[in-house]
Amino acid sequence: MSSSATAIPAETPLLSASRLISQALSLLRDSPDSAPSQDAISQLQLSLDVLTKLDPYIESHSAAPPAAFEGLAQATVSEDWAARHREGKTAFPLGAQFSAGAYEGMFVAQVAKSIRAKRVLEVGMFTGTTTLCIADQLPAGGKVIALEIDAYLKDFLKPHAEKAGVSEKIEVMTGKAKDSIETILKEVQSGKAEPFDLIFIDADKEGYQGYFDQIINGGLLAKSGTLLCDNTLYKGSPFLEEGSPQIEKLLAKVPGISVNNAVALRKFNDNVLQDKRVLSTILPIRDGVTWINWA
Ligand SMILES: C[S@@+](CC[C@H](N)C(=O)[O-])C[C@H]1O[C@@H](n2cnc3c(N)ncnc32)[C@H](O)[C@@H]1O
Repeated sequence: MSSSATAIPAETPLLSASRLISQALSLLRDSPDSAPSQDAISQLQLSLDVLTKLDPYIESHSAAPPAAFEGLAQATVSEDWAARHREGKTAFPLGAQFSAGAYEGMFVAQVAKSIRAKRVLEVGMFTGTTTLCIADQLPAGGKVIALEIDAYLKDFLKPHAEKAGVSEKIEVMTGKAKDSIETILKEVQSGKAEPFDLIFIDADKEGYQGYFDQIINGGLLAKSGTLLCDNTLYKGSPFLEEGSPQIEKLLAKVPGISVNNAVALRKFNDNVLQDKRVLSTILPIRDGVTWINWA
C-alpha cells in the first residue's frame, strides 16, 4: 500500500454523510425495543440527500458537453438494448448506464485540452458520448481513435458525429480491443504512427490489465502522455476488505455488480500502484478514474 503512514483527515461530502449515518446508527442501537428514533430517521434522510445529490450537483456545475451530445444521449437512453443484444447486434447486454455521461465525458475532454492532445485512444466506446466530447475539444487535425467490439455502435454514433461536425476527428475501429491495439502497436512501433497523448481505458473490466500491459510495455503512451482508466472504484468494492462479510453483502445486494469485475479491478489497482514505471492517482469521479503518467 502507498500513502503516508500519518493519515491526514479529509473533510469531504462522503465524510459528512458517514458521520450522519454513524450518529443515526448510535441512536437506533440505543433504542432497540422502541419505535425507530425520529432523529435517526431524519439523519439517515439527510445523509441520503448528501449522497444522492453529489453527482447531479457536480454534473450541473461542470462544463456542458457540445450541443450534439443531447441527441446522442437521448438516443442512448431510448434504445432498446435488450432487443439489440437478442438480435446479435451487440456482443454484450448493454444499457444506457454504460455511457460515462456528460460530466465524465467532459472531464476526459478537458484533460485532452489541458495537455494539448492531438492523438487520443479510447478503449471501449459504447455510443460515443465521451468520444464526441473529446473530438469537440481536439484541435484541427486532431484524432480520437475509438475501439469498440460492435459495428452497430459505430453506425449509432455516425449521424451524431456528423451533426456535431467532428466526423473527421473520429475513427472507430471495430473488433476486439486487444486485436485493434495490436494493429495500432505495429503502426507505432514501425514509425508509421505517433504514440497517443491521451488514452482512456473503459472496455471490459477483466481486460484492463491486458490493455495496460499492451499500452505501457508497447510504448503506446507518449512520454508526456496521460492514461485514464474508468471504474477503478467499482461500486465501492475495491476498498472493502477482500473476503469480508461486507464485500459479500455488497456483491449480493448492489444491482448489476459483477463479482468478476470487482476481482479484476481490485487486482488492477494493486498492480498499477506497484508498477514503478508509472505515477497514479485514483480520482473519485463517478465510479472512479485512475490518472496515470509515466513516472
Ligand atoms: C463502459 S462502455 C464504454 C463507455 C464509453 N467509454 C463512454 O465513455 O461512454 C464499454 C464498451 O466496451 C465495449 N467492449 C467490451 N469488451 C470489449 C472488447 N473486448 N473489445 C472492444 N470493445 C469491448 C462494449 O461493447 C461497450 O460498448
